[in-house]
Amino acid sequence: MPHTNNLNGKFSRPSRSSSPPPPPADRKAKRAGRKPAFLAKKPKSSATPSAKEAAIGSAPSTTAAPAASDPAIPRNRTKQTELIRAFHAIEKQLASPALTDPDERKKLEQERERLGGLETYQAASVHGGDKTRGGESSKWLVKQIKDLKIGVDDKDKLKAQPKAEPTILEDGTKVWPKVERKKLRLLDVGAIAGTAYEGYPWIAPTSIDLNPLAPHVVKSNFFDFPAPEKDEDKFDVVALSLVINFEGSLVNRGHMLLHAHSYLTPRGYLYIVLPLPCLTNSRYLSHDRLTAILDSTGWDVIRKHDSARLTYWLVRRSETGPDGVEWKREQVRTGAGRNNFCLVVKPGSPVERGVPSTAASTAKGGKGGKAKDGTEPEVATADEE
Ligand SMILES: C[S@@+](CC[C@H](N)C(=O)[O-])C[C@H]1O[C@@H](n2cnc3c(N)ncnc32)[C@H](O)[C@@H]1O
Repeated sequence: MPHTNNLNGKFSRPSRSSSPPPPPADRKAKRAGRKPAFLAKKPKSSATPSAKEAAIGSAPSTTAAPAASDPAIPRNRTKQTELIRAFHAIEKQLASPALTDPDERKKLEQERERLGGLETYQAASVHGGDKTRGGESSKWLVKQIKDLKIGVDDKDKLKAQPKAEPTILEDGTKVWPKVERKKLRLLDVGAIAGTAYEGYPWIAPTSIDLNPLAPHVVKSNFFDFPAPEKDEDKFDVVALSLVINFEGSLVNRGHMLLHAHSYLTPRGYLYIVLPLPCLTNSRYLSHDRLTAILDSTGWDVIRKHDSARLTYWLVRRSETGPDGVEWKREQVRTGAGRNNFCLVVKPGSPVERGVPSTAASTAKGGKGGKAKDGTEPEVATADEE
């Protein structure tokens, strides 16, 4: 039976492959507050691959996408945001069921290529999240992991570890064996260039993306990435940072919440980041409704935080698990200037294939008004942190 909610904001429940550690040079650069190598300015030369070449593999595989030096990406912050919005506008129109004219579709695809293609969009997003600007959403997660001691004081893991015994030398000196501390295993979905967790040697990230911009990021759709079979290979954390809003299918957005369970340890964590207006200004989603959907899909909310532009959620697998309830698109807010961001949950339905991504809309609901095509934005811009 589908869930019914009211408009007061309260909801009741109705029915491996580990990536290698980052190169030492990049770690040093991070400590020194410099840009990671893939963002460093490179001299213009015909030998320098474009972001697109690097992404499709025609560029030398040792070099990641030179986002900051890609001539398609403006250096000016406002212009970068404009570029990202232009991509969003195109993606939204491509995703619209109203687009039936093949010529119109072709024109939009050509326009997207003219702007540099999806890879340029990603590179612009990465550049916007450049650590030197303090923009990467991994920071908040790392703070929570440290605070909650996720992965390090896991009682089951400690129990499973053999007790360390010292070797006693002839002179009576005790020599303790070096105990290898198990690294926190994190699956970073939508990792783009796989740099988000590179400064943390105690985290072993596995990075995947539909369009990776670095050789160590596995090219894979989350829905097709094999789940670990052995318990010891399961992840402590799955990160879906600015990925759910990138997914064009509303059903797949819900599936992402259900699908994440299969990668995690029994009480593993899911990290979700969304543009804040997805919850604060959407007709169909709010903090309370997302909390209820998470509860229904098997997650306990452990921590959440709103910044000026993003909303961060750290949730943990609940003891009860998903309840199999369907969540349809239902209005939670009225009024003009809202965006239409939404996610629906349809347990048991197949993953929808071939739905174009829609990273976000063209304008901020409530502020930017309507998109050029006259429609209201689906979701606020994601890449302005
Ligand atoms: C806006 S970027 C987010 C980048 C980064 N996680 C961050 O927080 O800044 C979204 C990325 O998610 C990737 N993505 C979207 N859906 C995906 C899926 N089903 N499987 C793997 N990657 C996906 C896209 O290719 C894109 O690179």
